[in-house]
Amino acid sequence: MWCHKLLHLQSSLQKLMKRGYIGQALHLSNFKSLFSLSIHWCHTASKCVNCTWHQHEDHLEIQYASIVMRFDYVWLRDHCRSASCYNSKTHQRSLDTASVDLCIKPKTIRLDETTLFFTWPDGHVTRYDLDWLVKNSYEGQKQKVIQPRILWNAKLYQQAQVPSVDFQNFLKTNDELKKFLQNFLLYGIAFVENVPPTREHTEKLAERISLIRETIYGRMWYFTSDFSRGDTAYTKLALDRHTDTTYFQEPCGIQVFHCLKHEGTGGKTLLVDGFYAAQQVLQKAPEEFELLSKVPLKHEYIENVGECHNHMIGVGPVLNIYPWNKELYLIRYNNYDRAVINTVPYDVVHRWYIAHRTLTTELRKPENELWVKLKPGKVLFIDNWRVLHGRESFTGYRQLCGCYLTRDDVLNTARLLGLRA
Ligand SMILES: C[N+](C)(C)CCCC[C@H](N)C(=O)O
Ligand SMILES: O=C(O)CCC(=O)C(=O)O
Ligand SMILES: [Fe+2]
Repeated sequence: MWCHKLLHLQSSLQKLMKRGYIGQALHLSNFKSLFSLSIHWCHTASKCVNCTWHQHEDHLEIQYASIVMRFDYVWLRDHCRSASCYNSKTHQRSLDTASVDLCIKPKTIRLDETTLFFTWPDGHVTRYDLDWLVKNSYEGQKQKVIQPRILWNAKLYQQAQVPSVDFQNFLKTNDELKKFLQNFLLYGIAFVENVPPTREHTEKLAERISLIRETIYGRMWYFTSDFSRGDTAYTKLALDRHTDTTYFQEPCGIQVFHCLKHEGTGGKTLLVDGFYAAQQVLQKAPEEFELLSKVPLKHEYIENVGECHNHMIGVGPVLNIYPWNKELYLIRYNNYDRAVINTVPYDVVHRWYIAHRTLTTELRKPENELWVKLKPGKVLFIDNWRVLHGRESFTGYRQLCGCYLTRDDVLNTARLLGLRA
């Protein structure tokens, strides 16, 4: 029994040393105190109706309801919600984290109903409600998605019969704005109808949701096939599916399109749910999904036309996922603007091309393509972090206006309306 404990203690110490928590010069006296504490802790386990905890050398293990959570001791001290450590009005930390001993451990732990009380060596008391811990633990977060979504192909989207919202209602009522944002968050696209076909009304509409993100293309842009800028968008050519501004370190979050005029043929808009396609890749070839989420790529925009001189570079993988729950949050896909690949060796490059081909095959499946003809009055919002857009070639005079929105501010509006975002 003792022998077993000692071995356990030794390996824990080694772990701590490896992680740099214990300095190289570990004096015998320190060792002794750590030794005695650890032995004591291994025997400390308290029980209540449905909560058990166990003090390990380097973390606290709590079992509550059906979840096992592990907390670092510094974390437990750092997140103290007491009045001297945390301002509950501003939700800001007052505690100076750097003043916390990295080897800190609670002197005592006590449970009262559903509140855990920690007394620290200096006498300070921290209390946590068990449900707060569940909600805020890594183990709790790992099982949750940040953004619930409905992934779609053309048929699924059409069957969902997502209603468009009306411009006047949208401006007047928060309910309508909320309905719009809910659909936008779920599907990554949304339409507003009966918008007067002017740049001013489009701007007003955009400002109801968010701050407009000004870029090298201006605040509100207004474009025809006049070659005024050094990009194929300003031609009559077809454009394959892509996301915009992949060459920004943070690609624009939302794109707004309003076709103000089109006298001619063609010019339909193509929409493809990039997350649906990525999901297919994950199911069919998980290692390819992983590669697409790991290999960093550069995208670049070089422009020297008239007065416009720009050179933009953005770096990031095609698929961006949250590491703790593997949730996809951003797809960066633009074969036109992808720059030279020089961030990985040749063998990885080849595997990347295979993975890129698998994704492209999914993105190009006709059943995944949603085609819409934009008409004056009908404004389209696209989640540029999720849904790819493209267009058919066209003839005649076609005038499009629109803007980009700041993603943070769209999500801000959504959260203020009570939506999960
Ligand atoms: C929308 N607007 C016409 C302003 C810009 C077009 C940018 C096109 C660029 N190739 C990209 O994908 O980022
Ligand atoms: O002309 C269109 O419909 C869209 C062109 C495009 O991809 C863009 O402006 O980002
Ligand atoms: Fe585009």
